Amino acid sequence: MERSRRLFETETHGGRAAYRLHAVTVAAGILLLLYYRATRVPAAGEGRAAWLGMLAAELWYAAYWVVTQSVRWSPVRRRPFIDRLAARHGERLPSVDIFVCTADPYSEPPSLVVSTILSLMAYNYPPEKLSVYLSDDGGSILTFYGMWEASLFAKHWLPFCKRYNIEPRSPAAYFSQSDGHQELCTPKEWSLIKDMFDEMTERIDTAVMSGKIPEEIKAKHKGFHEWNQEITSKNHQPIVQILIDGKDQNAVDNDGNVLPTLVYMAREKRPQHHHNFKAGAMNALIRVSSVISNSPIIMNVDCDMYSNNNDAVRDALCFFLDEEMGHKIGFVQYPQNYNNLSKNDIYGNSLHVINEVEMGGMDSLGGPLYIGTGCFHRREILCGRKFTKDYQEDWNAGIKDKLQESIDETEEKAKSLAACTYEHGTQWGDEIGVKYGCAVEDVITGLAIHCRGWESVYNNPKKPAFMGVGPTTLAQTILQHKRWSEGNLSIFLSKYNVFLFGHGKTKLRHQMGYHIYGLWAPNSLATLYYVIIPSLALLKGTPLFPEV
Ligand SMILES: O=c1ccn([C@@H]2O[C@H](COP(=O)(O)OP(=O)(O)O[C@H]3O[C@H](CO)[C@@H](O)[C@H](O)[C@H]3O)[C@@H](O)[C@H]2O)c(=O)[nH]1
Ligand SMILES: [Mn+2]
Repeated sequence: MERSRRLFETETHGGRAAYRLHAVTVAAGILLLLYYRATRVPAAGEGRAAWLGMLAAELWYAAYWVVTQSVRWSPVRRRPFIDRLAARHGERLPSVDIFVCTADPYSEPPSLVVSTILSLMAYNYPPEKLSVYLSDDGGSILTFYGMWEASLFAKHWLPFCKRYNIEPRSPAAYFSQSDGHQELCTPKEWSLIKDMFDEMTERIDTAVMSGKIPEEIKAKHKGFHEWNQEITSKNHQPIVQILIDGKDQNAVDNDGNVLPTLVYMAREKRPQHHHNFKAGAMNALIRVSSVISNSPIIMNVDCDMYSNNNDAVRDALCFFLDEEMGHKIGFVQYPQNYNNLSKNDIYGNSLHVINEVEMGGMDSLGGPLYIGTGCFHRREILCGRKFTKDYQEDWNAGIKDKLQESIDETEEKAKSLAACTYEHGTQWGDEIGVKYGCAVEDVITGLAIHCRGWESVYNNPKKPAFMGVGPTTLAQTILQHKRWSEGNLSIFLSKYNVFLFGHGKTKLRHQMGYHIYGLWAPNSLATLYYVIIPSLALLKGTPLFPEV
């Protein structure tokens, strides 16, 4: 009985019939409009060019509308059951590597990164099976300092989180939400930990402001010696520092519990070598982690996205470990939620349509896109494995026992994997790992995974699993949308155009779903035409719409 119960459930959205009826009426409206446009073309000299332009814009809209219907026709919602996971697997769960990317200590302050890191270390998951890696593309001693502080504060923070089962486990988010309430612990304990956190944040912020780390602190960890006067963010040797070695018996928190592994990495940067931005960082992390923990599951988040739900790892595993479907699932994607949106969200940054409708729609067709953050991958699949029916993942994979080699030896090995030249003449960035050469490297990587035969799953729980920092001003919004729409358009125009690249490998409707984003940018041309030309025609007295 217990066996037959799935680890997750797939629900259809309510109101499907009503939506379809609505879509049919819209389709009828569109056809009537096109009919009107096509049969009443004015004579030359009476606004014919403008009229034909309107026809072209409306044809474009009609086609784009059809494309969007692919995902709107049958969206689904998934619901994982962690109680069933617990009943079936107990704590015999796979190990998980968590990758966090940061790029600049000034636009992404180390104190923000530290809170994200702490929230991830505090997952409700066996700590000996959890390893958190930070990639610092800024190659900054200030970020390293923040990580070192985090490794010390974790000894207080993790027991506190677990003892009182608090949420969210990002200390910054937690203390900003709970204003001194203490139903759980004594006010004294609460203030103690809050003061400790505030003092740490202040030390980190002061260091960032002055740009210097006090000498007495530098003496406390060998890692600080990696930096000298010559090092810049664009020119430095590879740096890998294992701040907490989870396999070390002495790496315990204040309650004596094992701590998760914590690693800082700044891959080598040289001016003459292209670094491929975040994709390059992700690939370096895949290699570096392979000699430290080598977990079969890899999760990745941006450094501004803290964990808001300490069961998110277990939720994701419900999909991978499901007996019926798990072996087909390449990755599990969570939505991108922001915690800093203004009240009325005037620039639409809540991504409501994408998060609530389109991703669930893609899920019913073969899987959501990989959007670069809040995503769980299987290491082997991210590294290029093709789907085969008999594929059995070894969930016990990973480096469990303390290796014979010392921490220094492991670090040296890891550094060689983070060198600039390591990828030369290899398939990294192409067939292996995250793909290079695209502004939305994640989308193209996810597409390649789908085309290798894997599905993906979208998990959008009521309580968001991750919270990030979204754009709040018009300028930031435009910048982000430009990056996304340009990136997706470049996929459309490249050999990765989903209709060509995905032909015969994914469903036609799934391909159409990808094109919603691929055609996002050119949509603006029809819109521009539609807002400018009718107004000009009105001034000139040329009718473009029926008289009422
Ligand atoms: O050279 C770089 C540049 C960026 N990053 C990191 O990449 C992440 C995303 O960069 P950001 O500038 O914040 O871009 P966003 O537009 O906010 O990113 C969204 O869009 C990207 C492209 O689709 C995805 O990769 C991201 O996960 C998604 O959050 C951040 O953590 C950065 O620190 C690096 O590690 N190295
Ligand atoms: Mn961002």
